[in-house]
Amino acid sequence: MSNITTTNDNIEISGDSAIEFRHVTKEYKLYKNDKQRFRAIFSKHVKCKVRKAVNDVDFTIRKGEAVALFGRNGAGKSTLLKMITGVTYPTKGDIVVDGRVSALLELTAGFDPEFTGRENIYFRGQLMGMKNDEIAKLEPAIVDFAELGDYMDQPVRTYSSGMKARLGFAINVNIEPEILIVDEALSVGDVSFKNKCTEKINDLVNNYNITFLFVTHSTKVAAEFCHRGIVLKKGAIVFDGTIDESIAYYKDMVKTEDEEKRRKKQAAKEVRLF
Ligand SMILES: Nc1ncnc2c1ncn2[C@@H]1O[C@H](COP(=O)(O)OP(=O)(O)OP(=O)(O)O)[C@@H](O)[C@H]1O
Repeated sequence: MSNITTTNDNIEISGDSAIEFRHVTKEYKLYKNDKQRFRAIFSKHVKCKVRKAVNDVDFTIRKGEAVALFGRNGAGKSTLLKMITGVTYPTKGDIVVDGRVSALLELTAGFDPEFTGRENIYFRGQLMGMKNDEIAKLEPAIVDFAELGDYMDQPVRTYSSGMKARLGFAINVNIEPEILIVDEALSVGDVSFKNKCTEKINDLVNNYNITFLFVTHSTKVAAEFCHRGIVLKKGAIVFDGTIDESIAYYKDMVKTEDEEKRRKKQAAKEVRLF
């Protein structure tokens, strides 16, 4: 078990769980300026606003589940994923992760722009704790999947965003992950590459029992991979159920919020007129 992000080292994870969140809260401090931020390093008494990006979130994802995270901009989806991968830490609560995590959070994350695509395969693999001979065994499959041709031996800084997505995807899906985390990256790339990624992820989920966690604004894409959906609103879970139920809930939530916003705008306009 890899206890990636937890504020309590004694916490236990049940055998069939891949990810457990127990009352997890993540707060960000918003300072007025850099001077205030700097002073806060030395003093606890510097006042600032606090934003709860994730608020008392509690859930379990079992091994082999494919789960979509829905929520509007700023709902806390990326923060939640970053805590699973250990990029950021919870302010309160516990997170336990059991399995090798492969995460595609930002297209450029984990690449050195000066290294070639091939060198970056090794760079990423090493960052994930793999040995060079292990990476060498996977290299042909990664190169084949990425379909970058001669660009595989060119520096990544010369890649388009779609090419970076291909390389990132090729690495992440071919390094035999136990938990695969993808944040929106599927929205980049052409249709045939997207189809290839869809097939590969479905293969990993259906035949290799990996756990898949997916963040997207596209309910259609989510429905292609996931059987469960969790809806976040202002950092809190407001719905957790089957993919169809969660999509219906999310769409309804968005519609209601948009109508409310329109109504308020209209009311403000009318007040100004009279
Ligand atoms: N490093 C940070 N410092 C301060 N606030 C942050 C930081 N990172 C995120 N936030 C805030 O936390 C909240 C949640 O952000 P997050 O990026 O997790 O949302 P999201 O659901 O992934 O949004 P999107 O769909 O736009 O990517 C937002 O209000 C955001 O402004």
